[in-house]
Amino acid sequence: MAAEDAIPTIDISPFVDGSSQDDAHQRVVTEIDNACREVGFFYIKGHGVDEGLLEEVHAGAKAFFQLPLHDKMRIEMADNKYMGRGYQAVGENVTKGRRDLHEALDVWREINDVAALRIPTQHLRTDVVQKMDAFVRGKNQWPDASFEALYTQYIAQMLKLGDVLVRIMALALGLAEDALSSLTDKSFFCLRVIGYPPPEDGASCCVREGGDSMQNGVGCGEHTDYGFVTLLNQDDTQSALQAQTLHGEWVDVTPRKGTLVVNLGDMLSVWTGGKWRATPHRVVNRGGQYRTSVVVFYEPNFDAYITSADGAAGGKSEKGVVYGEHVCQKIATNFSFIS
Ligand SMILES: O=C(O)CCC(=O)C(=O)O
Ligand SMILES: [Fe+2]
Repeated sequence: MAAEDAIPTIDISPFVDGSSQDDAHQRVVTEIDNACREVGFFYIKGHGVDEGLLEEVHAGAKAFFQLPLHDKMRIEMADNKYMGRGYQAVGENVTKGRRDLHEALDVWREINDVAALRIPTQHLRTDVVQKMDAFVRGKNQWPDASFEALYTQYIAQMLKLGDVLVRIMALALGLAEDALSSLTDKSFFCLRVIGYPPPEDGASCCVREGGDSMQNGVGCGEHTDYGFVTLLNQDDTQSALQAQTLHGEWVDVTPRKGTLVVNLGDMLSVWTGGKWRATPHRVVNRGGQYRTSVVVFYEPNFDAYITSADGAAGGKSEKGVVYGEHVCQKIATNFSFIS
């Protein structure tokens, strides 16, 4: 099925320019509710982010990934002090035990006062947060000051947009507009700048059963995202990102110029009692060119306890989870250098 049929494009400008009428707001709320229920993926336009900035971050990504490996390794994350933050070489990211054919630069919110976190320890199931202490306390590693300035500006725009989206989502669930705000006001966001080399056998690559993902040309294995809302800015490479529909079909999430792709993570599924989908997706770069994507994950606060919100739960109720624990558990399985 073509993406045009499966994945809607939603114009959210009534919530961005603040000048529109109630019926325009209601249209957006209804469209978001349908998309979150049915596919868990949608494109947004009218988001207010400058198209030049959307392109500039790709230029910055391509320039960084083109550097010699030893330059990129100066900020490698496989250094315990920088656990989870910095540069990760091709094959170091692992999804479900398989190495992915991508390289990345990861930046997370820096928690300057770890002691001030109010982790609801009565809800912790493991001691994984303690094990990931270096990650929680970590500082980011940037290639240089101009890169940091550009992406810091980009993150600020994405956090604003994330806040707009969770407001629309709260309304879509029949709750007060700010129902999610206390869970996201210190969002433990992550910026992932990702580079996908084309697989060596180019267009003929496919997802095969068994074997190693790198040989199979899988840029990023099937997974769901961890948090609330993923804001994904793709370059123009065709045929790469794929999402799984409710019926189990894989559909291409074809790049649409000027739009951002939005998909939902595990925590929104928990928060809505499973009513909304954290949609499985994967990347198989069949575009024949080096692909970049720039992703900002708009996540709950590190110490947020996520459980089905009153009035939001529709389907089965799921157990609550402390977001920091969930993300630490996931991170611990994603990196080949964390044992
Ligand atoms: O690069 C993409 O299009 C998707 C990346 C992704 O799914 C992720 O980083 O979680
Ligand atoms: Fe993802």
